[in-house]
Amino acid sequence: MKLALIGFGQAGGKIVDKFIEYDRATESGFVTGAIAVNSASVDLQGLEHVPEDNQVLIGQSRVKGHGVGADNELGAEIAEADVGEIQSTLDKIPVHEIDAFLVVAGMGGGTGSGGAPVLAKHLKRLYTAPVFGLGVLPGTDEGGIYTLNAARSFQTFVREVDNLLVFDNDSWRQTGESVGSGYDRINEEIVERFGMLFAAGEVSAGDAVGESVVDSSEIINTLSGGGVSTIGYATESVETPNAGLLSRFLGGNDGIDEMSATNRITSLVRKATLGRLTLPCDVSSAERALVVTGGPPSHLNRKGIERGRSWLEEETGSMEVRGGDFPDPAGEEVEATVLLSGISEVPRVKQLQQVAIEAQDTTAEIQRQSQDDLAELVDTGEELEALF
Ligand SMILES: Nc1nc2c(ncn2[C@@H]2O[C@H](COP(=O)(O)OP(=O)(O)OP(=O)(O)O)[C@@H](O)[C@H]2O)c(=O)[nH]1
Repeated sequence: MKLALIGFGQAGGKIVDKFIEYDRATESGFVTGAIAVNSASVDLQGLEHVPEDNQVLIGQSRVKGHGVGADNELGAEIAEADVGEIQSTLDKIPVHEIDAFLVVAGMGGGTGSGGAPVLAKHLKRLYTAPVFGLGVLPGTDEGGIYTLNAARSFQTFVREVDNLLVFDNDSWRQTGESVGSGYDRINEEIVERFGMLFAAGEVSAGDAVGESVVDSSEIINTLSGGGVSTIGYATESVETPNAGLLSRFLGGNDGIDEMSATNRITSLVRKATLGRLTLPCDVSSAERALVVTGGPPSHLNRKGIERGRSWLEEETGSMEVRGGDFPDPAGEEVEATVLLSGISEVPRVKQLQQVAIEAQDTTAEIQRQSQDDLAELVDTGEELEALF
């Protein structure tokens, strides 16, 4: 699936940087072009793979390259004001070749959470290609302002994109990890999951097992229809026997037992679905799904994908479950990625919204209280009136 990636804010930029690295290392070719947008110049300087020419510093007249300090409204305003500048940078990448846009942002800060929905709206007005979002939810320990921003951004981002893929930092943090190394590890997890999905859409039909090739239209069809998506992933190392020699002795599929390959795929699909999702949810609330199995061709088979697919049909109660393979002749693992789209039972989002509603009530109460306190502070019972 050919993508134009746009990283908005610090988290967005870093994740896009990692996608480029992954795309090159795996020779997948799903990154057709990438840009990074930020209001803080120091964040752009930290990027290693997004070319300098493709980096846009917005809001210079208002924040002078220092960032918006988690002010989500200011983030949206400067994105609105400088959308022309972002567009000029986008014009440098061949957008006519892409299957979709992917706008990536952390939803707890100001620049990405405010700006990403503004840009998504602009792209949808201008282009016919679908516009997808990849939104990262903050950890619950990051504090009220981050939760409030994420609750706001979630509402607008999901409305402006054709589908919002979500990753929840809170479900993925580990105790005792520093913030920096924690994000590095989390970003690897993000890129591994979403990268495999996007890369799968780039395999040519000739490389697929049977007719079960995944192409970009299947990914797009699973995502289109709107709403929110989550991804599950599971992997298992396998031995790749010397194909020529062993197959002559054992006959057939490089000597790999068909039945155990089928069983492995089926259980990997279950593990991916029932294990840790990028955004935990009730699987039965998904409207559509896609199963992709990857690995050495000798370890993939049609029957395994079919079994995994029909199991997922039962789990989700959906008739719209697609499946396909992603052969990797040099691979040493069999992988399963499950995309659940149009999910509605998501406890974390409910919790986020609840906290935001309570925070709004508390903020209003605090504002009332501090106005009263200030009035009391300056009220001297007319004793100082004579001085003025
Ligand atoms: N997964 C992941 N999340 C990150 C990373 N950096 C920040 N975050 C998350 O993203 C949220 C937003 O942070 P930033 O991306 O730094 O914010 P910003 O969009 O640049 O906005 P401002 O800093 O307020 O101008 C944070 O609350 C974190 O939850 C990262 O490298 N990886």
